[in-house]
Amino acid sequence: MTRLTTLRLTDFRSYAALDLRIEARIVALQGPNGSGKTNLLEAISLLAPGRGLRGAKFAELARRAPAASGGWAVAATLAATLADETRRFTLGTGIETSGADRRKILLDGDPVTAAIAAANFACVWLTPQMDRLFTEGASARRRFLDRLTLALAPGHASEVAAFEAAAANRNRQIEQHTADPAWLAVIEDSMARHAAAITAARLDLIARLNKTLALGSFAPFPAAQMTLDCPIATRLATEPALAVEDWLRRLYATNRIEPSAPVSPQRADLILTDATGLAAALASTGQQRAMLVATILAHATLVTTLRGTAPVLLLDEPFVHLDATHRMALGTALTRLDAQIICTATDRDQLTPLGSDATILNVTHGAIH
Ligand SMILES: Nc1ncnc2c1ncn2[C@@H]1O[C@H](COP(=O)(O)OP(=O)(O)OP(=O)(O)O)[C@@H](O)[C@H]1O
Repeated sequence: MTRLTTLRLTDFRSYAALDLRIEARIVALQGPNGSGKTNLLEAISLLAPGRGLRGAKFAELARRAPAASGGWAVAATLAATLADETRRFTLGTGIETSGADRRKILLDGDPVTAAIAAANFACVWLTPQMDRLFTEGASARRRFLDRLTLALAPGHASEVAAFEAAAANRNRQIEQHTADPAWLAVIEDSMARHAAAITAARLDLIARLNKTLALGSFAPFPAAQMTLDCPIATRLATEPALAVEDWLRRLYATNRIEPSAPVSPQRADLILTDATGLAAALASTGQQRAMLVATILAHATLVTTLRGTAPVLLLDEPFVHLDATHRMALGTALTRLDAQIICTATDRDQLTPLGSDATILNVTHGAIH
């Protein structure tokens, strides 16, 4: 299991300075609305590649206060136990000035790539905003899928970033009419390779996760199933990856009028259904939440089996929208899971399903007791 043991925040959202020791496997942050519970989960989510649990711009994360520096920092010590051996390390991230929109991730004090950061720390989250995951645009669903994929394939974030950079470069050149066909072909080759790799990693995660979900180990949470709606995925089901890359290269080369790529992994959509085939988009809020809970519980089990350590689960008000049966079942599942769980609740009685297994920390504006 990989777990955080300390967390230090500097000028991060509502926290001027926080130095928190985390002893427990299950930590519940309890406090009133606006006290800073989600801010803390967000800080932890930024130790992994990406824009974190709210998808915020990095400059927005800096504490807004007259004496604040304009930058922010999150630093953690972690302990990863694999086969009875524990490795301790530090991860840190932040920006120094308010104008910066790039951040570094430091592993034991040294800058590392997104892939190395992801190989050392993975987290998955469930937030109240995700109750709209299946009624809003596909990009949030892709981000959810990519977060799950990243826990299995640490290079996935770099593949997505490389595809997006190449696609943006191609768009720019086509829009400005400055494109040299040979140079465009080089960019399109890169796009084709990254598009196939991104889709293959997503499909691999989905296939493995569907098998784990089908076991129904987390009943009454449904044995949900995932599908990737994407023409690249359809091709990969019947053709080797190299043939799919060739198809994409040809497609991109013959569609240089419209700037945006005609077939892109960044247009794919994730479809989630329950065991009866009911699509999450048509299910009630509670049913959708139950499908997502089933998904992340199965995912934690799968990643533990394959990588030896589960992602840290960041659960913002996880018991809301669930009926009593599902609340108790979630509490039981979390107490049995081989993963660190950091969750939030506005009221102590919401934490009853966790029994005595959770350490409750009280959050008041910018401080934790
Ligand atoms: N950049 C910032 N600088 C200073 N304060 C901020 C910043 N961003 C957010 N806040 C403050 O943080 C608080 C919100 O914290 P957070 O979202 O963590 O609350 P919460 O405890 O999760 O609340 P709820 O129970 O309502 O979800 C708000 O009071 C907001 O004004």
